[in-house]
Amino acid sequence: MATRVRPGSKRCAVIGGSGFLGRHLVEKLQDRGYSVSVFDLHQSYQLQGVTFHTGDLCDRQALLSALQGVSLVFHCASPAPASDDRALFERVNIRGTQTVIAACIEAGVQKLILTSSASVVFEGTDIKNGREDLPYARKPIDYYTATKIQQEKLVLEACDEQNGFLTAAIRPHGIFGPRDPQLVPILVDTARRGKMKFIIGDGKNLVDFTFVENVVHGHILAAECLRPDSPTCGKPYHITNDEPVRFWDFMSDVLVGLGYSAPRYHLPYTLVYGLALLLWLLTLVLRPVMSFKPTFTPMRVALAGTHHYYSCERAKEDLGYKPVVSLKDGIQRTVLSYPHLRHGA
Ligand SMILES: NC(=O)C1=CN([C@@H]2O[C@H](COP(=O)(O)OP(=O)(O)OC[C@H]3O[C@@H](n4cnc5c(N)ncnc54)[C@H](O)[C@@H]3O)[C@@H](O)[C@H]2O)C=CC1
Ligand SMILES: CC(C)CCC[C@@H](C)[C@H]1CC[C@H]2C3=C(CC[C@]12C)[C@@]1(C)CCC(=O)C[C@@H]1CC3
Repeated sequence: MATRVRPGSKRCAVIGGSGFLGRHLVEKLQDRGYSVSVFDLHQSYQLQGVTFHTGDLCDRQALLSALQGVSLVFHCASPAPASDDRALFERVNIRGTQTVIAACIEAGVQKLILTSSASVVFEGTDIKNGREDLPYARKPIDYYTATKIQQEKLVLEACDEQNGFLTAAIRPHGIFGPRDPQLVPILVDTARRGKMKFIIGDGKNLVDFTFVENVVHGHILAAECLRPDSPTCGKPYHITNDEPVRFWDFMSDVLVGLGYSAPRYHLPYTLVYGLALLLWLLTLVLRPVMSFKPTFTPMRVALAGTHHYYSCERAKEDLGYKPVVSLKDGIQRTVLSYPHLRHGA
């Protein structure tokens, strides 16, 4: 039964609030005077004033009790792309998101902001300054991305101005920053195993990497600009650092900052992509008898060897978005936050 939540209430919930982005979002929301609840599979930290609800977002009853009195929901939960588990992605990102939408409507939530991904339009070939009107990828690079596409469509189509349920989606790309469990740890692990010596392709491909605080800033602006009749209703927004950088320069800056050598030797893109594809097919065939996770998956090779950077014009125009931390400062703050990943540590 929908309990009408007071308009203008600053009670919000972050689904996936124990994760990397979610926790940064929770901290910033609290700084800005919101009263915050977290809903996640587990509680990974404690923060005074923040209420934690542990549960699976596919469980409508568990969600409903966490959403009582909440007017604004951020949905930034997803299985990690590296889990490579099709059934899990479909259960959580598609059916779970349907459950989130239904629970929000039932609980009287007024606004839902989804963390989508800029990769929903990426098919493994160059994208230069891509805008939000690019079509969704017909051949997404992996199951994770295929389900992020379905998830974004569900949330944007649920926007219903007449009944007072407003939605929007943020599409970040290559999020990095303190506590990131993915980009820097995978990079360092690859370097420690002596595999970060090679540049895939000519090394000139431009990519967006986005400091986590800029992603958080984009989410909060979208939530605050989302009102009936605003252009934000039912729209996706690219949020990046707005400073496309050579993929391999970014990797080198992080590696060198942590005391490792930068990659130097070039390998042809098609050769590495072909090998990664073969290896991936081999993992599928061998899955019943043994399991191993290759470092150079076709998805990572495609991301490392093509141009893919996105325009933030729509976010600038509709939300007044401007990155709050530059790429240079973001890299410096990130490197300093990982003393345990330094070379020799
Ligand atoms: N990290 C990146 O570079 C990018 C991430 N994204 C999106 O941003 C969002 C956040 O990603 P990260 O913070 O990097 O991931 P993360 O893995 O650090 O956080 C995800 C959180 O979701 C929770 N979760 C997963 N399944 C759940 C379930 N069934 N019920 C409740 N909670 C569940 C996890 O426990 C975790 O705390 C995700 O939606 C991801 O698709 C989009 C673009 C780039
Ligand atoms: C081994 C090296 C060739 C690459 C190491 C770095 C990669 C782990 C990361 C470089 C680009 C990142 C990225 C994502 C995950 C981590 C990287 C592959 C995402 C797939 C995360 C989820 C998304 O929605 C899109 C991201 C694109 C960039």
